[in-house]
This record gives sequence, structure tokens and C-alpha cells, in this order.
Amino acid sequence: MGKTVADMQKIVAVAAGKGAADLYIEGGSLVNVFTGEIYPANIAVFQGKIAYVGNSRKMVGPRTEIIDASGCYLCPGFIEVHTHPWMVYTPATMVEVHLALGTTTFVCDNLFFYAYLGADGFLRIMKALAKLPARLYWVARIMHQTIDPEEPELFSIPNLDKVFMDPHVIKVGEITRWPKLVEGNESVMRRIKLAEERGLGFEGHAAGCSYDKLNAVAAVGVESCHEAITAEEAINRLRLGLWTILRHSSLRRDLPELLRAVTDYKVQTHRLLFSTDGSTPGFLAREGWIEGMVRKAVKVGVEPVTAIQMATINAATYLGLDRKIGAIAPGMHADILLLPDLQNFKPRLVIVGGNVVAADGKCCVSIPEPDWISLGLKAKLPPRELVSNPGLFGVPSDSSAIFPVIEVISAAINRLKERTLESRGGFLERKEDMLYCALVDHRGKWVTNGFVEGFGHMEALAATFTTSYDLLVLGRNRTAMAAAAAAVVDMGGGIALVDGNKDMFKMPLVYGGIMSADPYEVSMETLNTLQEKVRECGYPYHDIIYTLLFLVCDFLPGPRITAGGIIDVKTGQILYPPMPL
Ligand SMILES: Nc1ncnc2[nH]cnc12
Repeated sequence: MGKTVADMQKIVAVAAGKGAADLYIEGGSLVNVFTGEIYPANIAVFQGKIAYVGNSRKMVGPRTEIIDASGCYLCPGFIEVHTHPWMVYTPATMVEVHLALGTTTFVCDNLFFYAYLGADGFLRIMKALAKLPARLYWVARIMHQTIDPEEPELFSIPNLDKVFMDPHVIKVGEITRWPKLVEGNESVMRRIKLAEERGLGFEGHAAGCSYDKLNAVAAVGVESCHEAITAEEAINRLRLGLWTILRHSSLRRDLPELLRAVTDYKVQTHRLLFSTDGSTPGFLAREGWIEGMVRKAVKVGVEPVTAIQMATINAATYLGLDRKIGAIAPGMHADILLLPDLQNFKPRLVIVGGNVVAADGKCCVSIPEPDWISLGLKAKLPPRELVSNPGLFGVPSDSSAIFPVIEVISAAINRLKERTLESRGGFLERKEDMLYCALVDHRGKWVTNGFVEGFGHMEALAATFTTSYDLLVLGRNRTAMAAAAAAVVDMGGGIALVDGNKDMFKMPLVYGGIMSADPYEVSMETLNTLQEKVRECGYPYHDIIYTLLFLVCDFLPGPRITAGGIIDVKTGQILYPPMPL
């Protein structure tokens, strides 16, 4: 509901010292993100908004709560402009831990919830999450990031429009298939036009895009990109007018390199922002969320106020929310951090909408976890009898063949390697350094089989944590693969690993097969254990969860395993088809 005339009159009265504030924060030093100054000032809050900033105490009444901010800096709450709020944590457990550390606004991707439940289901989820004590805004995807036979209906114009009309949806989410923008693809342009008509801007995702092609991405109206991985790529984006989101994530730890754009090249910073881009809980607990990025920036020589601007007003301006959040000024939401210093950025108090929500790193308000199962997020799983049959896994062939093997060369990047494989017992046999690999449709209607190399030597690994929410199964041993797959079905979604000793490790992810019902710390520990165990099984990279997520995607280079078969992302070629069941 919008504000009434009476509301406006009341806040004006408080500002003018003729009415009493609800809250008065005094004795602190204000970080003014508009001017870059730091100076003593008090803040009066009324009905969740800032009414006054200055030295007057006329609005302090008998019922005004006073917070003594002596020795603290008064800083706007930090803003995460791009996250995926389901990295085994739920949006609620994520908020509980990271709101307390100073990130008060989270701009969330809708892809997983939307792809799982469609427009109406996503709208229900968004409504349930609006009860959290942080500010959650959403970006809405206009395309999938894997091959999905249901994509045309799922992302139809009427379905997208339902989502675009919701005021919590503030942009189109990362357009991962950027080559479609460069080619002027009509179906994508239609969706862009609709979003524009609804007043939405666009997040880009121009990973590996050359400067010349970036021009086309910007020309179509894309406003931002978080895929720069060098200072020079960041500068290219800035030069073309793109808001440039500096990413430091569990997958890509690029901030020190990206910040050279500021420390070495001395570019202006007003269109630079921060994001952790859906990092895993262990990484975030270690490195921090936006407060961690601000800390790192200051450590490499960025002025504290500049780093704070990047985390607050720059972000708010990019989001079109700079009259509401991102600064401490009259009329803005009272999202305020009390920071004892400008080195560690660990808040003593976190205030959102005028309420104290956290003190000394701990939330002090209730964090309602939605009832995910009644919202429809029971994991979608293929039938147990289907996946517990080892015969499901393997490429049928009565003779030797040259096969397109997926070689995993980093946590997220693959390369095509053609290998000659012998046939045994009616199936192509893997070589010693390879694993069988299968993606099983969550409805049990198809399976794509293939091989991966460079992944390790586990007996089996089965996971619903994939970008298509189908069941991914890998391993040396097809019987163990069937056992791991059945265990995942029995858990109601999750990850099961059978190691070299044939022990089974299980991580239940019962909400949609990707989020844990455990508290944040518990799911973090379980994920850390999984990472250690896969490493012992020869998985050589740092982020198993991303490898599982993106082995199935259609936007990073190299071969991927999808509903459309083993595909080569760059050419779109089907290298080996799926098998109907
Ligand atoms: N691109 C992405 N899509 C879905 N979940 C993610 N988590 C991190 N990155 C993601």
C-alpha cells in the first residue's frame, strides 16, 4: 500500500521537530554517500523511514527510542545486486546469517523457483519470502539456462508478464545466452520489448564476450554485467555504459584482479558494484557477503567511502531504488549499520526499516522459514525402480565407437575430447580415467548418457543439485551409480557419494532437490564434508556444487549433458542424443 497524505504529514512533522520520532540514533559519524563526507550527525526515524539527519533533538519525545551510536560510523545497509538464494541454504537461512553481517538488501534470481513451479508458484514464493526482515527484490529470467522441452510454455509472454507486473520484480535476470542478443534473435527481442514496456531493465551475462560483441549486448538495452574476470574486461564494460558488477564468488575469486580497475587504472567508480553471485555457505562464512567485499576493497587501497558507495548508493541507483535505499537521508528507508570501524566493516547493530534486526553478528528477530513443501518444492524425482537399475546408465553399443567425452577442465569449464571406446556387454566401456555420466529426466521420460573425464575416480555420485533439476549420476561403477541414484530418491532429493571404500555419504536436499532443511551452519558443514570427500576421490577443483550445477547448463563453453543430449554449447550441435524411456 502506498503512503497516505496523513503519513506524509506525520513524517514532515517529525522532520520539522513538531512530532516525535520512533527512533533517534545519536552520537555517531554519518557516512554520507552522496558527498563522500564523514561527519557527526544524528538520525531520526519515523514509521520505518528516515525523517531527519542533523543535530536537532526537537523530534525526541518521551516515547522515542534512543540508540547511542557513540564511536560508530552510521552507514547505509549493504546491497547485494545479484544472487541465487538457494545454494543449499534457503533464502531464509541465507538472510538469517548475512543480514546480521550488514547486507540488508538482496536482489535474487528467480530462475530455480520459476522453472520449478511456473509463474504462479514463483509469485507465491515471493510473497512468502516478503515476510523476511531483509529487503528482497527479484530479477526475472526470460529464458532457461539448460535445454528444457517445456521452455517455450514456461517462458511464454503471458507467463512472463504475470511476473513482470509484480512490484518486487525489478529487472530481467541475467541473459545467459548472450549470443542470441548479438544475432538479434526475434523471440528474445520480443521478451525484451515486453520487459521494457513494463519498465524493467536488464541484467546481462556476457561471459567471454569480446569488446565488439559487447557493443551489441549494450545496444539492445542490457544495463549491467557481472562476468568481467579481468580489470581490462571491467573497464570495457564501463566504457560501453554498462554497470559493472565486480564479482567475488566461491566459483570465481576475482575481486583483487577486478579492483585493479580502480587502484591501477584509476577509473571512476560510480558505476561499479559488488556481488557474490550465489556463493556457497562455507565460502561466505569465511569471506563474508558484501561487507566482506568492502573489507577486501579497502585492504587493497580503495578509499573506505568509495567502497561503501559501491556497496550502497551505486547499487541502489543501478536498481532504480536510490530514493528508497542505499543512503542515509530523509525519506529513505531506515536501513542503517552501526560500524565500529571502516576496516573490518562488522556491524555492531543492523537496522532495517527502523527496527534493530541484528546485534554483534546475530539476528535478533524471527526469521520465518516458508513451508516449502506446501509451496510446491517437494523434489521432483524419477521413479526409484527406474534409477536403481544399473542398465539405465551407459551408452548402448555392440561395437567400438568414437564418442564425444566431456573433459572437465575447471570447476565450470569443459572441453570436448573424442575418444575411441570398446564395447563390452552391449555398452561402451569407460577408460580408467573416465566416469560414466547420465542425466535422468525428473519425470522419468528420457535419459542422456555419456562420459566425463577429469572429474575423479568415485564409485558413484548422484545429485539433484543441477541447473535442470534432473538427476545427474556419475561414477566408475554402474551398480554403485544405481545405488547412489536410489539413495537420492529415497532421501527425497540431495547428493549421494559412494567413495572408493564403497561407503555412502548423503546430503539430503529436500526442498526442490537443491536446498537443505538444516540450519545454515549444518548444511555448510555437510557441504564442506562433501567437498573434502570428492577431493579424496580425485575431483581436482574447489567447487563441486558449481560443477554439478553447470555440467547441465547451456551457456558455458564446451560439451554439456542436457535433456537435448550431449550438446556442444557454442555450435548448438547435438553430439549424442538422449534416449526416450
Ligand atoms: N547461474 C546460476 N543459476 C542457478 N543457480 C546458481 N547459483 C549460482 N549461479 C547460478
